[in-house]
Amino acid sequence: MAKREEQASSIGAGPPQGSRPAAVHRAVRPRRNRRADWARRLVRENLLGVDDLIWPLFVVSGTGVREPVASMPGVVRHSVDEAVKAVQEAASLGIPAVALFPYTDPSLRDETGSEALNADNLVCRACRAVKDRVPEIGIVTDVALDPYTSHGHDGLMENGRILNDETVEVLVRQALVQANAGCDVIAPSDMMDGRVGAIREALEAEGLIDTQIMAYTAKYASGFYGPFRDAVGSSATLSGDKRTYQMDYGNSDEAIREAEADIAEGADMIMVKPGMPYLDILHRLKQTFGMPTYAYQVSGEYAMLCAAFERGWLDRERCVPEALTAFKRAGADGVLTYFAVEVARALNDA
Ligand SMILES: NCc1[nH]cc(CCC(=O)O)c1CC(=O)O
Ligand SMILES: [Mg+2]
Repeated sequence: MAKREEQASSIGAGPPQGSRPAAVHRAVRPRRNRRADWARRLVRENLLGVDDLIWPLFVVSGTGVREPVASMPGVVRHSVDEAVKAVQEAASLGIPAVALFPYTDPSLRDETGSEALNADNLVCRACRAVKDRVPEIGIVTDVALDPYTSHGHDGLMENGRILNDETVEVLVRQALVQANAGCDVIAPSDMMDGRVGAIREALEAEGLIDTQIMAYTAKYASGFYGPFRDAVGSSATLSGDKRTYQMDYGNSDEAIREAEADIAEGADMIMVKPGMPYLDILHRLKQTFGMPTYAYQVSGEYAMLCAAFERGWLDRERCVPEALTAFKRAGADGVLTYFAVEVARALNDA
């Protein structure tokens, strides 16, 4: 390039070309590929598609209920009948899967989260209804006790400690209850050690060999879950924080070790959560393991974007796809996002 410029300048004064500096010959002009829309499309490396979306959906008891979640504008808790309608729309837009989260009535919450094992609990009723009416869509359900415990923690508590192995036994039973209700993908979000292996073992023993496990592999103790805890009613109950089981946000190598364990224990897919503040973790896990890898753009990320949209500080149509494409670029095979339906509509219209 230096040589070319030298040559160019030795040519000397040519005919004047307007205000254009005449003698600059650049071999490398990255802007050539950005010049036109067709060219940008042709060289684009990562593309967000409807197939990348998993839609998290909140379920509540009753019928005909669509109850707004204050800290998540546009998100509602659906009664099972309304959830079925919403999932029908998601399926018609081409969204491959939904993740169902129950808001459990406070009267059903107890010290051990026993409602989690009720084969007729809200999330199981939702699974059966959705499977029955919208069989073509995949159903993901969370395995963890926090929607069911009076203390709001994901596991059994004794003297302020979250018990690991005792909790795993309960999670295994919870997973079987959900798989028998028609859930396709069990998603343990509890971060107990050894739960993926124990759940896999039990599924195999029960002949549920096709049930997939999407492990919340690198789930960080995060402030970004606040609005979700409002949505499922666990922020009112949660005592303390989850730092003795969810990961410390200063750590990255630890995510590799977590992923190694989950994959060895039988996870079919792994997940990083939250999303945008952890793109580096997502990238490392995808590069290292080459597993189907997902990002969860969590409630706090949704809330913060929506707050800026509401104030007119950010443009929704531009920022939502940009934020979601970042996950693809970092290596995600898909994203759990509360924006799934609006993005799918936009992608279908494009
Ligand atoms: N184990 C429960 C669970 N499953 C998914 C989320 C968060 C999702 C979100 O913030 O959107 C949480 C909250 C938590 O661990 O406290
Ligand atoms: Mg683990």
